[in-house]
Amino acid sequence: MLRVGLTGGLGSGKSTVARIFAAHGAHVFSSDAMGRELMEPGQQVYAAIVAHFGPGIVLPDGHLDRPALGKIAFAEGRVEELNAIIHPAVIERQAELAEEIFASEPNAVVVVESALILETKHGGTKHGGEDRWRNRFDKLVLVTAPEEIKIARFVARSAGPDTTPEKQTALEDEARRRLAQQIPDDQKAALCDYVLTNDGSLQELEWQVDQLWPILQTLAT
Ligand SMILES: CC(C)(COP(=O)(O)OP(=O)(O)OC[C@H]1O[C@@H](n2cnc3c(N)ncnc32)[C@H](O)[C@@H]1O)[C@@H](O)C(=O)NCCC(=O)NCCS
Ligand SMILES: Nc1ncnc2c1ncn2[C@@H]1O[C@H](COP(=O)(O)OP(=O)(O)OP(=O)(O)O)[C@@H](O)[C@H]1O
Repeated sequence: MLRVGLTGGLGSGKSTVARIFAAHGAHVFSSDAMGRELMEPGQQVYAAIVAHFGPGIVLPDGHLDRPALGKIAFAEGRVEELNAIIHPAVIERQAELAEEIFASEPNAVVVVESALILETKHGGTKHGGEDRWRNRFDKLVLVTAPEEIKIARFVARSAGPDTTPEKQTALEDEARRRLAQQIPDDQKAALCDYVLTNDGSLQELEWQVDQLWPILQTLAT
């Protein structure tokens, strides 16, 4: 078995890498997707968020208003309050699912994709130091890209067809606020086992993942 943490800043391309690993046969968990599921009405995490931030962040249809929460988190400096509710639940769920997979498939490679593996103050409770991720992962893979490319990818992904220069600027500001909550790539690279550079074509990225996959498979056996 091998527990791989796949990390990288906003827009670095880690979801793209995760998809390539999945195509090779890895079991991949997206922390963003799990966070979203746990934030659905009826979930404990949903209830805790509404209790903490108030009914103003609930849409008329009962779902959480993600842009409003994003504003509270990143523009009003309350992201750690949100992290403290969501991260423990996501990490616990990932541990449960990984255990199930390893029980039936001892040589499995489980990849957990998250922008915040090195940043989170939650999970890995055996010893709560700065390197708490070591309790959760055998290897860490980092996807890097220059900051301006990350921002451009975030804007391109988030901007709708009716975008205006003002909306583009607002999205760039949003990307910068989120990146400010993330550890810079050079510091992350020093802590990770493998670094994939995603500043070129998708084919170049795919080639790097294809090289890494057999190494991870060998480590899993
Ligand atoms: C604030 C929220 C509602 C905004 O939702 P939105 O749909 O706009 O963004 P989404 O969740 O798709 O995240 C997009 C990217 O933003 C960045 N980002 C998200 N949360 C954080 C955070 N807490 N700190 C730093 N960057 C973050 C990541 O690069 C992430 O991949 C949402 O991001 C959230 O609940 N964040 C806090 C919990 C969290 O850490 N989630 C991610 C992993 S569980
Ligand atoms: N090498 C590349 N060339 C062109 N587009 C790319 C490349 N890598 C990623 N992208 C695109 O950039 C966007 C961001 O990539 P992706 O979703 O994989 O990043 P991420 O690190 O998961 O981002 P986030 O943390 O914001 O969720 C996507 O639309 C993706 O298709």
